[in-house]
Amino acid sequence: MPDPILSLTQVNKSFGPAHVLKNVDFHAYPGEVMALVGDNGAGKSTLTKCIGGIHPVDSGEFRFEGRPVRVHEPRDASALGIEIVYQDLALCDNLDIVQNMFLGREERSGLVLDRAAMEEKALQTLESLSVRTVTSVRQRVASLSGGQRQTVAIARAVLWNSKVVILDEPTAALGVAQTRQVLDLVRRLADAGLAVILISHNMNDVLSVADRVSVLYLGQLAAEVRRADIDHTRIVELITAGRSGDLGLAPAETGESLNETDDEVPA
Ligand SMILES: Nc1ncnc2c1ncn2[C@@H]1O[C@H](COP(=O)(O)OP(=O)(O)OP(=O)(O)O)[C@@H](O)[C@H]1O
Repeated sequence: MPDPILSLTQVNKSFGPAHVLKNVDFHAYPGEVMALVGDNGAGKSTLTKCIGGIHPVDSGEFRFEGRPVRVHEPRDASALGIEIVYQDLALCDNLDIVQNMFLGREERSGLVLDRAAMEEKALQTLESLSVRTVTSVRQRVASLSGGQRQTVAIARAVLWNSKVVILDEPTAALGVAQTRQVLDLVRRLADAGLAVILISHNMNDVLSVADRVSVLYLGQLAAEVRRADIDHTRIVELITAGRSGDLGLAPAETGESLNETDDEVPA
């Protein structure tokens, strides 16, 4: 089993009085897809924003490639090779694929933009990911399908020698065929050695592409398990109840009564 490239231990994060992440442990492994699942409000976005430096954690340890690191702002995360692809993709419709992939990090030759070098790198990146769905990198993003847009956003994230890529619901707006293409791309990212963190509410996606699954329940880690050791029913139980058989939180942590017959016991 590989060592985790990213390792968060006993992480806490509050917003005012709301204790959103409670002693969460989280890992991501090179060459693997870690699915991060949980019900609405479980804390998935907050956790990934902590990893991406958007929300500094209140307490807990953050290790990268085995070393303790401080990630207090997005550029700390970028410097480590952590990239996040948000659901809205943050693409500019009026620009073409190359311009979008290099937006804010353009290559220059002297004072002039080096369009040829950027185009070459964009093509190489798409080729390295075996992307066949994008025919020309000069195409405007406005003319791309949902799957192609997702592909461009993912390619932009891996262009910068990334080591960890976080994908927030990459198939949420896609049909069946485009979902398959994006999941195949997710698999290829991991096969290329990246650690991929996939946030998803779609259990079919999770089961088809993840190597491990991490389940958050009300801001706590309910389970981190290998895909081979879990099935659809158990993931859903962990998401909805925080427990499934021998997996998950203790009854007291899920808020359940330890003795459901308490009320019936005479004083
Ligand atoms: N900036 C913030 N200020 C206050 N509360 C916040 C903030 N961000 C998130 N929260 C709260 O933290 C909790 C977890 O939210 P988060 O968005 O991380 O959940 P999630 O698992 O990503 O949910 P979803 O699947 O709906 O996106 C929610 O109760 C949310 O209201």
